[in-house]
This record gives sequence, C-alpha cells and structure tokens, in this order.
Amino acid sequence: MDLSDFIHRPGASAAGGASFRAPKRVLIMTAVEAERDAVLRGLGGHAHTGAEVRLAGVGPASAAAATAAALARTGGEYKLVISAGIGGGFPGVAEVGSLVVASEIIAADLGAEAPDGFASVDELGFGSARIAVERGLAARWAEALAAAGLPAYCGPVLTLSTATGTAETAAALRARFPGAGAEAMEGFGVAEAARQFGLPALELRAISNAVGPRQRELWKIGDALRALEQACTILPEVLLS
Ligand SMILES: O=C(O)c1cccc(C(=O)CC[C@H]2O[C@@H](n3cnc4c(=O)[nH]cnc43)[C@H](O)[C@@H]2O)c1
Repeated sequence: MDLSDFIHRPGASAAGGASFRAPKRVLIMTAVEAERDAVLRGLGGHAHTGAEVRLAGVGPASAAAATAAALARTGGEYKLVISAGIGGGFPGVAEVGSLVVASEIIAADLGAEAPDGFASVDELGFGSARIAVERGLAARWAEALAAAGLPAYCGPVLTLSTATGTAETAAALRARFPGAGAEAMEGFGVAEAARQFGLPALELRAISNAVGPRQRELWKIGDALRALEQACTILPEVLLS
C-alpha cells in the first residue's frame, strides 16, 4: 500500500504535471465533540491531510452505524478510517496522559459468559472479535509519538459496551488480553464498519483514567484531550512516511 495515497493535495491538478493525485481521504471518528475538537486542533484544519473528522457517538453500535453511514455517503473516497478519543489505560502499561496506538482492535465483551469462563465469538464460531489494524502505520505513529517526547505504547486496544468499573473486571481483562494497553467503547464498531467497506483501520486512545475501580472524579480529561491533540499534529507526517 502506498501511504502517500492518503495525502490530499488540494492545489494539485492534472495541468500541474505527473504529480497529480486525486483527493483520497482519511475518516477520523470520535465519540464526542470535545474529542473531535482536539483532533481538529491537532490537524490544524482539514486541508493538508484531507482528513474528515466525524462524530461516532458513544458505544460500538453507534460508532459502527455512524462510520458506515459516512463511508456509504462518500462512495469510496476514504482510504483509511481511524477511531480516536480518550480511553482507560491499564496501569503499568499505559498511564494517564499517555497515548496508545492499537496494534489490534478487540471486542472484549463480544461472546458468551459461562460458569467456567468467557467464550469469545471466535470460540463460539460466529466470526471474530478481533480486527487487524494497518500494522506498519500503527507502529510508525507510535514511534513518531515517542520521538516527539510523547509517552506512547503500541498494543491491543479493547472495545467494551460497559466501561470497566471494578478491580475484578480489570484483572479478568488483563488475564484474557495480555499486553492490552487501553479500553474504550467505539474502536471495534468503527473498525468493523471499515472492514465491511474493505478499508484499513487504526485506533488511537489518549489515556484519561486507569482501567479499574470507577473514580470519575480522578479522570484527567483535559490532559487526555491535550495528548490527543498533540498526537494528531504528528499524523500528517506519519501518513507521508
Ligand atoms: O466530560 C467531558 O468533558 C468529556 C470530554 C471528552 C470525552 C468525554 C467522555 O466521557 C467520552 C466517553 C468516551 O471515553 C472513552 N472512555 C474513557 N475512559 C474509558 C474507560 O475507562 N473505559 C471505557 N471507555 C472509556 C469511551 O470511548 C467513551 O466513549 C467526556
């Protein structure tokens, strides 16, 4: 895949010579407006990346529907889909204020509970709870973040319909998904819509809180939104690399 294809050069034209490229765009989905605004501040507007930032709503169902609707409306214009926003970080792996770029997007609660444990849809034979990301691009984004002095981890990001609120659930998730960096509520929905349109996906989470006992008063949303903004300032150069 030629990643420079993601870059939209609005000034380029056929008359400008062989470097002409038709606009090809990146769709970035955030759950809420505060996240969308942070992404837009980081990108400094749309023009130089061709990125479009849209609201997904909260949760995987809304995210999948909103992403699919956006992709259907534009008839093949997008070449990459990114789920971006704040998220919970697994302590010791991704601390508050740091960034997690997904190496894989996993629907952690998609399956069946049983007395002897959890069975994923993969084990049940109903498809897969895991979606691969554009791996090289994810690794390069994490490397570029670290090079810019931003703490960043590249590892699995979990999608859950219910945010974790107890130490027991956090421990169970760690055991089922070793190396998981973060959890959030939209990534799998965004990525599943992208997959059904034949498009690669990425997920970026800026950590606002620890995965574990719910303590909403400790969430550092401002810090996470600033980290999200900084991560998006680097995105254009990552797409070009
Ligand atoms: O109150 C605010 O100002 C505010 C600003 C930006 C975002 C929010 C949200 O509450 C967004 C909800 C969104 O956050 C993700 N999230 C964050 N932490 C977790 C978590 O520990 N487990 C699961 N999801 C988390 C999630 O993707 C939600 O959609 C508020």
